[in-house]
Amino acid sequence: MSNIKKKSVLVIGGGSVGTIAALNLQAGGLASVTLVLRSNYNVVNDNGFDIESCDHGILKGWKPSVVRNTVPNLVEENLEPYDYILLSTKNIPDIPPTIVDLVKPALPSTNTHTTLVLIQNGLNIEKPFLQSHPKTVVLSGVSLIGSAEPSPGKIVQDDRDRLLIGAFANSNLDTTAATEDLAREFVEIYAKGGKTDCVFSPNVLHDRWRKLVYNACLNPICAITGLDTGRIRLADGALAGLVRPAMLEIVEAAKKSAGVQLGDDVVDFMIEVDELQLYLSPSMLADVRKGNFIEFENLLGEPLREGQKAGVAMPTLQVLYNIAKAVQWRTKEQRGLVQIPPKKKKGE
Ligand SMILES: NC(=O)C1=CN([C@@H]2O[C@H](COP(=O)(O)OP(=O)(O)OC[C@H]3O[C@@H](n4cnc5c(N)ncnc54)[C@H](OP(=O)(O)O)[C@@H]3O)[C@@H](O)[C@H]2O)C=CC1
Ligand SMILES: CC(C)(CO)C(=O)C(=O)O
Repeated sequence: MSNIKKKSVLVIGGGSVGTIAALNLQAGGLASVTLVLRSNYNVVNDNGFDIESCDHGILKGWKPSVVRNTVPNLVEENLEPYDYILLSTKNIPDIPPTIVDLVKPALPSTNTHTTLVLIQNGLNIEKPFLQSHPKTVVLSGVSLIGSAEPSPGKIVQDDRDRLLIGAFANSNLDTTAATEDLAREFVEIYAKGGKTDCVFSPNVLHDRWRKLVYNACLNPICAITGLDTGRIRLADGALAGLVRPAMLEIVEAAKKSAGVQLGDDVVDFMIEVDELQLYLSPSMLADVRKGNFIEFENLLGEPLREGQKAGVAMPTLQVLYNIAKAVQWRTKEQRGLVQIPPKKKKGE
């Protein structure tokens, strides 16, 4: 596959992860990247990104081939279909637009040409596309990067980009060999620049459940308590009372619902994966601090539902889920998405 020509790649979501993905794709010279931006569009269109990256160094004014502030409409703009569409927005099915609606103008439901790549956390994220785009190859991107956008257009990547790419199972497609070839081709394009550790991984379910040991537990626990991953390890009783029980529930849910054996050491590994004194904030904590909606349904709700369906007792995850749902409601109220009855004075 070394003779591949430049591929057209549409990246939707130019935030912490999507910008570094666009940078890797463009750096290898095998892709021409169009990056769809939203709140940072004006800043980036005028001045480019200001990037501080442990993989790429310091880049001022960086831009991919094209930046735009709308998802391209293939029909109205008379555009050729992209070879790849990479989705790196937050994935929040409870807040419109859903990612299926977001991508629709660039991906007709009958598509067979474009390969969709989801570099997003969580479980069952491919399921809506199996319904809406049955013949589209959907690839899984499990990212272990640590990246943030502290202000619009400024990207700080302080942990290496490690990316596992595989193909989601899709019984509507004839062979898994062909979808795996596309996954391997994407890895080649993404890794070509030599500044990332991007590899093909055949066991998507295993990769996703393993990452959930972190994301279903530390993300909501840190987001709810306001403590980063260093402080949560120091906080009185938080590891024994919250983090460990939650992680053990995910390990059991992975085994019972998906047959995924994660091994006994995964809990300690995930607790210690971030060096304590880096005081890293998981993306859900960063979102709460910014007043953004949180990805609690895919990171927490889906593994909880799968585990409970398989008969696993998940009391810690259930409480975390209910609190996360209330946090989401708080943001909905702040954004005017829910109306509440007016406050009364006592006796009125
Ligand atoms: N950050 C990290 O270190 C890691 C994140 N992940 C996962 O990667 C995925 C992306 O996360 P991350 O990069 O951190 O998220 P960010 O919030 O940093 O970036 C998401 C970007 O998508 C944009 N976006 C959202 N909705 C739309 C829309 N409708 N149209 C156009 N643009 C849109 C956002 O714009 P706007 O600013 O306007 O909201 C933002 O620029 C998530 O699933 C996350 O869980 C995985 C590993 C590590
Ligand atoms: C754990 C981390 C930082 C990626 O490695 C992540 O997935 C997140 O912050 O949501």
